[in-house]
Amino acid sequence: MKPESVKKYRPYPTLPFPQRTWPDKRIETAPTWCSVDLRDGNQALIQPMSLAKKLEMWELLLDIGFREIEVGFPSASQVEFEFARTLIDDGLIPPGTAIQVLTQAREHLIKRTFESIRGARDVIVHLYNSTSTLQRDVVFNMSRKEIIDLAVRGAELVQQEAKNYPETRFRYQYSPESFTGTELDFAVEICEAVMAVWQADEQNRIIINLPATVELATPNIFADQIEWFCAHMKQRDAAIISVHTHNDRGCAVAATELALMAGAERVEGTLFGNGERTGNVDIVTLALNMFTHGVDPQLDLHDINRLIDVYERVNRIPVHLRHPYAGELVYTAFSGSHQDAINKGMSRYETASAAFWEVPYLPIDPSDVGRTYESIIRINSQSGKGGVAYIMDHDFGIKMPKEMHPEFGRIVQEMTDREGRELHAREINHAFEETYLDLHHPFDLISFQVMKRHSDKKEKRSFAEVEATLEVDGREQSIKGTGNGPLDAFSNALKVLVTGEWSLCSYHEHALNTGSHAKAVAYIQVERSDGKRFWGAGIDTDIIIASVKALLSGLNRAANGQKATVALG
Ligand SMILES: CC(=O)SCCNC(=O)CCNC(=O)[C@H](O)C(C)(C)COP(=O)(O)OP(=O)(O)OC[C@H]1O[C@@H](n2cnc3c(N)ncnc32)[C@H](O)[C@@H]1OP(=O)(O)O
Ligand SMILES: CC(C)C(=O)C(=O)O
Repeated sequence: MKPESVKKYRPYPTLPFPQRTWPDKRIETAPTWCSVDLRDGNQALIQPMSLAKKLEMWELLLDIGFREIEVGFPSASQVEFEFARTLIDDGLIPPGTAIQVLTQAREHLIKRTFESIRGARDVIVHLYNSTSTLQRDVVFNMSRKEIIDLAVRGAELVQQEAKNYPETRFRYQYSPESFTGTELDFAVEICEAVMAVWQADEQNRIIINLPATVELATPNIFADQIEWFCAHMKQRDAAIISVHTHNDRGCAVAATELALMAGAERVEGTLFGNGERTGNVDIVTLALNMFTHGVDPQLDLHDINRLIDVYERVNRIPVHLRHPYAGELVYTAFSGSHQDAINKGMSRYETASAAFWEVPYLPIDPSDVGRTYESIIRINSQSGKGGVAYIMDHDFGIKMPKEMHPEFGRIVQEMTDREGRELHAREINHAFEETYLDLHHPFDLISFQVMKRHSDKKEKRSFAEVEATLEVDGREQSIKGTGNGPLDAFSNALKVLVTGEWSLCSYHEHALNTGSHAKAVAYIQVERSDGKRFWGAGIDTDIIIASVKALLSGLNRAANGQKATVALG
């Protein structure tokens, strides 16, 4: 911005209201939701929705569970009019769902609006006019009284028209548009005047929709305005207080949450916050914020990918990669310390059958919105061993022992540095196979057999004799050995072939339940005479052979592709 231009702006007035109670309140139940995707969302699109697109969005909104849906501004255009007619004529409005239609307080628009809804069961007629100080002056050039007269006249016309449609159950909604730029006492006065025309009472509650048409102040001020308004109305019980926030300062979700704490009972908004300028409040975020505090939002968002798909196609606007709960990257961690904590948190959550979701860096279980765990951890140069271990475990069932993580983590880190890009899970698995499983030099196992095996529990003794054929440095050789188990026997037999000193430091195994045949994986760490340690791994349907392969893998790595006698000696 131009620094000197700051003088063009002034602070938003504060609202002295020490009686406010909202800061101590919590959101404990879902509000009534009203989707305005088909109206406020649609009117802000570069290319407004066609009839077909409106119908696609309509179906999605119904599936999500909206029971109040603003279907458009039917007097504004032919598509808007036809859409309302199609919903009614084709019987597409399920019982229990109300369509809402928006109109200005102008006679011809009101009449046309009513024509659009003839035959509907349940309709909310939404009348608005701007009440802000600025628009009274600039747009209407009218006094407060004249603006009230305009609203009252509109309300009367709505009421008269409704009489011509006895088959319909009507509810009425009034919005003092640009409420956040309106003096509060005037907002109360004009809403009460409209409520009086519509004979509001506890049985006939009027929806008073207080819009932050433009978000002008911090969310606490909006909450104060809502509580002030509720406290100063004469007939609070005759109104349903609704809010309709926009996101000009980026705080629409916060403002709406505080407004709910301040007494609002109904929320108008859109999926992912489409709408005029910076958008309307994002209902998906609001609902999932509630959900992650244990409050049922009464909307079904279990398949967030479908929402994104329809939203992007119909609106031709992409959902941002970092959009709360929905963005492609929000269930993904690239950085090492985050991956490590997620990996540990997920393992704990899965094994401890915890009552509450608690995984570091993940405020929601991705599977609750239809996301899979696979994409949680992604690997680039910022990643660490924990993330690599997570991928190997969750994508391929390889649960490397913790002591093995640094070694394989370093191997992957070298790859990411070399490639300078994100690595796919399959590339990491390929690196694991190349590093540990596909090593055939200097030792390549041709056959292995356990000849004898005996164990005596009483004397706590066991014995095994094995025979194996290996290709060593290109030459086939047979070996025999004995030991206290098959692996020990094989390890002893191998000593004939390997002249250098080496020892076996660590052994782990587990079942590998991927693919159609159950397999086992074994991990073995060997130490060379110079003190260097190397992990090996082997996979086989037979756990003994898996361990034999793991030992050879470790020795092949220790030999570093050179002659066994040279490298290990
Ligand atoms: C905050 C919101 O999102 S409100 C919803 C806004 N949505 C839309 O505007 C989308 C649909 N709108 C349209 O298609 C058109 O604007 C229409 C059909 C509604 C009206 O079209 P037109 O009459 O041709 O033009 P336009 O909108 O410029 O009319 C402005 C006139 O309406 C008056 N007006 C504006 N809002 C209202 C209102 N709520 N009630 C009564 N009069 C109003 C203005 O003062 C102005 O009067 P003037 O001609 O005496 O100066
Ligand atoms: C019609 C009103 C509710 C509106 O869309 C707004 O103020 O943003």
